Amino acid sequence: MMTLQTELLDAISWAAQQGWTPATGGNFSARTGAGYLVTASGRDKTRVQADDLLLCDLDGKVLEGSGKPSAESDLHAALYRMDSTIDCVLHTHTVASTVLSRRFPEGIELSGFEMQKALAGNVTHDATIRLPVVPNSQDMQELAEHVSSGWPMPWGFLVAGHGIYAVGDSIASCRRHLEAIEFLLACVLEENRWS
Ligand SMILES: CSCCC(=O)C(=O)COP(=O)(O)O
Ligand SMILES: [Zn+2]
Repeated sequence: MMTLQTELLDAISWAAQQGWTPATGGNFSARTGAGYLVTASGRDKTRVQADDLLLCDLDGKVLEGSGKPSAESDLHAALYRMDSTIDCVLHTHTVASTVLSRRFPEGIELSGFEMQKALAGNVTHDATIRLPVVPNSQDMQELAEHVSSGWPMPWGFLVAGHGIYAVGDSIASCRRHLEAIEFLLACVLEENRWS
């Protein structure tokens, strides 16, 4: 059986192999009994190993591991504090999420896509749902306030000009949300090229 650490490392390698973590972009975490495991800052996500993960408490304080936690670790901490059902947070930098979050700062409407059913709580393509977009900030407290004012966001959100934050109640469901969001955004980006 996979440990939480192995499962998180596997999810990071998978995301990196998709090309979703260019130039060390992206950060990744999973809740543990003591707090959460999170990637260290500035690491090449195509080569992560066990010592690239730090254990933090829910205030973002490092309990175990060396190096600095992700620059966005305090946002991960805020998400775990905000919603006890979140057990995993996966953040990527992709072209579709970066471009569309700048183009549609009020949120991205999705309608008629079968893939919407991969997002928890959706059972049909025949519905209009919205992926929230929050303004970017280098201040994680400010970013967390933007997110909390729009909560609940059951699959995650985009940060404008920055990327995707997917959430889930397990690493597997978070991976599914991340992959579905990225697929849906790629479709919207393609449609916008034709209109
Ligand atoms: C190199 S992209 C800018 C920082 C960022 O947005 C990111 O996701 C990676 O930061 P970290 O400190 O987690 O490596
Ligand atoms: Zn980032």
